[in-house]
Amino acid sequence: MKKLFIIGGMGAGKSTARKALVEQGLPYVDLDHVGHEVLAWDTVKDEIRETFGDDVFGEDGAIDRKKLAAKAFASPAETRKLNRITLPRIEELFSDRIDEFERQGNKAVVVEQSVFKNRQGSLAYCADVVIAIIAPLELRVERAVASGFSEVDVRRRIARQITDADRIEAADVVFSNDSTPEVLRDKMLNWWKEYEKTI
Ligand SMILES: CC(C)(COP(=O)(O)OP(=O)(O)OC[C@H]1O[C@@H](n2cnc3c(N)ncnc32)[C@H](O)[C@@H]1O)[C@@H](O)C(=O)NCCC(=O)NCCS
Ligand SMILES: Nc1ncnc2c1ncn2[C@@H]1O[C@H](COP(=O)(O)OP(=O)(O)OP(=O)(O)O)[C@@H](O)[C@H]1O
Repeated sequence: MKKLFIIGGMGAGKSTARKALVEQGLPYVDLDHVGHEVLAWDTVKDEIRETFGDDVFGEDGAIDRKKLAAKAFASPAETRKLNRITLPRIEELFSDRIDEFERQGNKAVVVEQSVFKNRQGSLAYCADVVIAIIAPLELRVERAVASGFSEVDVRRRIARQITDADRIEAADVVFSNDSTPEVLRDKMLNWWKEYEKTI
């Protein structure tokens, strides 16, 4: 089963690109969503409480993601603390999801990874194809703000991520999302039409 990773900075258009392939019948894993799932694990909640305090929890006892983001993206050191807690668990759940898709006999799966560091990293080592979605920084900030994040929060998160130059270096395929979502969709579909013939 081919693992097609879609990487890109915040607001670049990864989800938009992923949807084009999912429309073609491919299953997918969004690692941001997997990250949300592990935040409900008791072990993760305990470590988050120890590291970031009681005030990142809501009245219902669940982690308040907005409050956690305000603390965890305040400095690179704080982000590293968050990643140390979440990434090993994300990897575990990701591995289970991939095994399940493989058992079902899928020929390919799409993996949307926002926090991509390099291809040797624990999550992306198994990628058959890495597709980078790139877009100018200000456009990305504008889109992420329009989708509901504050500008300060978006700029902090982007500052904790690798650059588009790094993504281009790591990727097999690069698509620029500086036009409309429909243009990006067409680029993805044209690529898939050709790639599908090879698998
Ligand atoms: C801090 C949390 C609670 C904020 O939740 P929230 O709902 O506000 O954001 P969401 O998870 O939807 O992420 C939105 C975007 O933020 C950026 N982002 C998220 N986590 C990180 C991180 N650790 N480093 C840099 N950018 C990040 C990405 O661009 C992502 O697409 C959450 O992002 C989290 O637990 N992050 C750590 C787990 C992780 O690394 N997830 C990504 C796996 S690839
Ligand atoms: N070409 C485009 N023109 C205008 N808006 C766009 C374009 N591409 C994506 N968007 C919008 O910008 C926002 C971010 O796009 P998308 O969710 O696909 O990016 P992402 O890389 O998955 O972001 P995140 O890192 O926040 O998960 C969405 O609201 C989306 O509808």
